[in-house]
Amino acid sequence: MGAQLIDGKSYAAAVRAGVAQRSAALHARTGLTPGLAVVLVGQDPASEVYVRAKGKQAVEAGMRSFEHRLPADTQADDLLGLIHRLNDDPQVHGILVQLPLPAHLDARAVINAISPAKDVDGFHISNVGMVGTGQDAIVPCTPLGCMMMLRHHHADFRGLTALVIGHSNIVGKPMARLLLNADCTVMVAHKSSTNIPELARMADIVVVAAGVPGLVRAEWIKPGATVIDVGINRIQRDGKPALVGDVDFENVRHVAGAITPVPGGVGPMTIACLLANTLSAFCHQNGLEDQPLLLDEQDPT
Ligand SMILES: Nc1nc2c(c(=O)[nH]1)N[C@@H](CN(C=O)c1ccc(C(=O)N[C@@H](CCC(=O)O)C(=O)O)cc1)CN2
Ligand SMILES: [Mg+2]
Repeated sequence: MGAQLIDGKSYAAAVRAGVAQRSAALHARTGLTPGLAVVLVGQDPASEVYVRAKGKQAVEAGMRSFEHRLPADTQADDLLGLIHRLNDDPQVHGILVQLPLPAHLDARAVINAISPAKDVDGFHISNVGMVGTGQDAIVPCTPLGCMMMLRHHHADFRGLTALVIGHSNIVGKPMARLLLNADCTVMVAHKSSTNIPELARMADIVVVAAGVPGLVRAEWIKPGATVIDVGINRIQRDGKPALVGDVDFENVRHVAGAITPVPGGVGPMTIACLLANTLSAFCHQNGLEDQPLLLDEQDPT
């Protein structure tokens, strides 16, 4: 029996439709419009695609989109100056700086210059700390999307064991914290771990964000486990460019209970959750009630 395919594309469409509907209803009631500012430094081709998609999807969801494209040699003071102006701009409710930044810029300093209330990526140290201590805060978009999809398959995480492979600040660490906040038993492995197959065999849930094509193999997977593939790797296959994840999808799908494809799994949820975070930030900044969309990440502990 094959695994159930977790269709992130249609899930993301449902999240976007919910955001658009609430955004329109709030606009009708208050006359206010949520605004998202996206800052891109340099011309990384993948970042160009993501930034364009963020602007387009924000407008489709009834938001204002402010795109700021800066040259690759932008100096820190100029970038920080822009962020301070966006922090002070009442039309802007969400701010993000597309990553990666050129090497001469200190990404931590840049992210921490964003007002925590407008940090719709959830990367600011204040939001990270709040999520880490189980407080309601802005949650990073990719792990939030993963949690939304996981909740569809697991109503209750108590008694389940998860393995998160990868410990980046964008995905692995927040993912592990969200699962832990939901009382899941969580293991985190990374490039220095020597026993990943053994850990994976114990896991009811495997989330992988390692950037290694086909890393997770069928023999590692507990039959029936849920496998979430965050990897986006551009490779050459049979002489043609292909986009693949960190999971050996064709083999793992015969063992897993549910699995996300690449493309069309986690990726589309990232931007959908960005829109949800922007709407949420807009509500908080205007004293409007913020209803959970499909997932309430609040944790009472
Ligand atoms: N400031 C941020 N920078 C980056 C983030 C982020 O959340 N905030 N995440 C990634 C890039 N990213 C959004 O920014 C992103 C990645 C992938 C997708 C996506 O839809 N992927 C598709 C495939 C698209 C393709 O062909 O490349 C899929 O998986 O189906 C959306 C957004 C790093 N930087
Ligand atoms: Mg909440």
